[in-house]
Amino acid sequence: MSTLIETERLTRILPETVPVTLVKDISLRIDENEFVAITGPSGSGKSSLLYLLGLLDRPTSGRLAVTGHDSGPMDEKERARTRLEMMGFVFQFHFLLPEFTARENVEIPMRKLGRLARAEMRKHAGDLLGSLGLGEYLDRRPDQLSGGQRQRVAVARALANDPPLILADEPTGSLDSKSSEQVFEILQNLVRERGKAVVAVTHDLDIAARMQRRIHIVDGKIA
Ligand SMILES: Nc1ncnc2c1ncn2[C@@H]1O[C@H](COP(=O)(O)OP(=O)(O)OP(=O)(O)O)[C@@H](O)[C@H]1O
Repeated sequence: MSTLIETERLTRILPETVPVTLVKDISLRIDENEFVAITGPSGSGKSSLLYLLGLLDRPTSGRLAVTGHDSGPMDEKERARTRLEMMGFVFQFHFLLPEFTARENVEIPMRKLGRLARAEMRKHAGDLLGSLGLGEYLDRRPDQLSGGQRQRVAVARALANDPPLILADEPTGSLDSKSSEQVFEILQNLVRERGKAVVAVTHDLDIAARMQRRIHIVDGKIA
């Protein structure tokens, strides 16, 4: 089992007049094909930790390596490239581009990576959406989809470049219970059937209990 992310005493402090510690001394490892919950009280630093793991924020101190490559010396371009190749993101709110169709939204990460020809991107986006039960909705814009459908488009977008790791911040947080269960099962299947690693922030302990491992954060630290 190879390691996707390893951190050593990861710390993030905001340089305010009174400094705010978001994350303190977090050492952890995320391996391939793991299904990990990040739990903890509101304001404990779960999202801040996820942003650090996803190279969306930089630590104040400590080390974070992605597949053995230290992220410390990476410039913005390398960080962006690593994100595109290694990670897919799903947030509580879908952040789909409103003027684009479902399929076009899923094509965006592929365009950024630039590995596929246009027709291939289009086909791959359609296939991914189809595999998530959205084959009939390829040409709908986000405002023509339900909340659960939009979140599934966001999952398809996260999978667009076939990254080994999906990072999700309260992915079911804004959904009704039926859509929430559907999205949870999709994430579970990514681990079981597609060999992905999924790390999801959740305040829902029932959901966390159904994942393989739980990282519990209190006051920015692993409890
Ligand atoms: N830019 C900022 N300036 C000041 N404080 C911040 C900033 N960003 C986050 N915080 C504070 O840092 C703490 C950690 O925030 P974070 O969003 O990581 O927590 P969380 O566990 O994800 O919370 P929730 O479950 O409520 O989403 C919180 O107390 C938050 O208010």
